[in-house]
Amino acid sequence: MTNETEKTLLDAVPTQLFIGGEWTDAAEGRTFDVRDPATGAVIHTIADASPADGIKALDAAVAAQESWAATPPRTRSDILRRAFDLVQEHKEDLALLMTLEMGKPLAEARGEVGYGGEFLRWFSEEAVRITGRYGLNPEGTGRMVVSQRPVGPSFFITPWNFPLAMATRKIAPALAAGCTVVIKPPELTPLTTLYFVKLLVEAGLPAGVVNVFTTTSSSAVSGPIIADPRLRKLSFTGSTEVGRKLIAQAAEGVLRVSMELGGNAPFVVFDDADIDKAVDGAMLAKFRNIGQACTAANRFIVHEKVADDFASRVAERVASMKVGRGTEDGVQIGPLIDDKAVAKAVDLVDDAVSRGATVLAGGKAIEGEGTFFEPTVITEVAAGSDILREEIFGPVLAIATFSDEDEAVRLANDTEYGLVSYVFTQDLARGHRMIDRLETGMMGLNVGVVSNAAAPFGGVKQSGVGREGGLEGIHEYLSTKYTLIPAD
Ligand SMILES: O=CCCC(=O)O
Repeated sequence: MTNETEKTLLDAVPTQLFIGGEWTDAAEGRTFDVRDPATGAVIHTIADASPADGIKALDAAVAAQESWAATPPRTRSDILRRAFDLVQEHKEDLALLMTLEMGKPLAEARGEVGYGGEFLRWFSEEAVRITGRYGLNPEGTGRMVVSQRPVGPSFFITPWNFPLAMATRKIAPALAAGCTVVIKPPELTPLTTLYFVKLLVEAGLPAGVVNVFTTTSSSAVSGPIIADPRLRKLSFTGSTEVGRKLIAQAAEGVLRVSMELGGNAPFVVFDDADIDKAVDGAMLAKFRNIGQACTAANRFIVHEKVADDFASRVAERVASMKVGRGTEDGVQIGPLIDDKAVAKAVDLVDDAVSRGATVLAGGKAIEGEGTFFEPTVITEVAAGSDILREEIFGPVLAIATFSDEDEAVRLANDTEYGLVSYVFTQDLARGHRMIDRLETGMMGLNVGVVSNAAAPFGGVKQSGVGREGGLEGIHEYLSTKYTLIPAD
C-alpha cells in the first residue's frame, strides 16, 4: 500500500512515451504495471511501446540531430546545469521514487540523487571544453585542422539498479557533445527516467533531443532501432550476456558502442591491512544497493592470518543490519529486485555450503511479502564454488583465503570479468604493485566505493568497452574529423 505522499508523487510521474517533445500513448494504448518489490503491489501503470513506437522515437532524434549539434556549447551547458539544479530541487521526490520502484533504502536513494545529479553538472562543464588542433603539415604544404563532431543519434538501454545515475551518466555526455538521444529505461524501474525527463524539459531541452519509450518487449522494440542505418551509437549497461548480443547486433551497422557489463570484483585483504578500514570498506563494497551493483565486491580474498578476525567482525556488523521496506527509518537492506534474484542468492549460498562453506550470518530468503534475502556472510568458501564465478547481485559476502601475494593476484584475476577490484594494505609499494597486476578497469585502494562523476568508469576483459564519466566520458560521443587546407 502506498501512503498519501507516495500517491501524490506517483501521480506526478508521466505515464506516456516522450517522443519529439510530446507525451504520447503507445500504439493501441497498450500499458503495463510497475510494482513495488517490497510489497509486490502495483504502483503505476505506464505505456508499453511497440516496435513502431521505438522507430518514431528514433525519427524524432534524427530530426533534431542537426540543430542540436549546431546549438552553441554554452546553451547545451546551461540546459544541463539547469537540469542539475532541478534534480537538487526535486531530490526528495526522485529519491522516494527510486525507493518505491527499486527498493533501495531511502538514504541510499538520496545518495544516488547526489551521484546521478553530478553527471549533469560535470558534463555541463565539459560541454564548453570540446577542442581541436590546428597546425602546418610536415611538408609545409597544408594546414591540418582536427576537430570533434558529435557522433549522432544515440540509443541507450539502462539498467534497473541505479535508475537515475545510469540514465544521467549516458544522457549528460551525449547532450554535452551535441548528440540526440533515444532512451529505453528498464521495464522494472522506468518511473525515475520518466520523471527526470520532465525535469529536462523544464530545464529548456528542445523537442526531439531526448526521446523515451518504456516497454515490456525490450528486444523486439530495440532490435529495429539498432538495425536502423540512421542510428550512430549504442550504449548499454547490464549483463555481459545481453551486452555480447547487443555488440553483435551493433556490428551490423558498425555502430560506436559503450558497454558497461558484468563484474566479479575481488576484494583483497592483505595481512598488513588496517582491519577496521577493511571491514568498513567491505560493508560499503558489498551492501551498497543491497549488493545489486556491478561494482559490488563479489569475492572476498583474505589473507589466512587475518581471515577469522575479518570474518567475525563483518559477521557481527551484518547480523545487526536492519532489513525492510526502503522507506522505513534505519533500513539498510531493502528487497531484491524480483523472485529470480532471491532464487539466485539461495542457489549460490546452498552450492557454497554444500562444498564446505560455513554460514556466519544470515543465509536464507525471508518468507512472506516482498523479495527479501537476509544479509549474509559465508566463510571458508571452496575453490570451484559457483559464488566465486558468478555475479551474486545480492547481499551475500563470501570469503576465501590466500597465503601469499602471488596467490592473491592469481585468485583475483581468475575471472573473465575485469570491472573493479578493491585492495586493502598499508604497504604503499604493494598497493602500487596491485594497481599494475590486477586486471580491472578501476581499483579502490583502501576504499570500498570508487564511483564518481569525475572518474572514468568502465572495465576491461568481458566487463565492457568504453568509459563513462570523467574527462573520457564525452569522447564516447565525439568523433574526430581531420581537414586539410592548402597552405597557400
Ligand atoms: O551497477 C553499476 C553502477 C555502479 C556505480 O556506478 O557505482
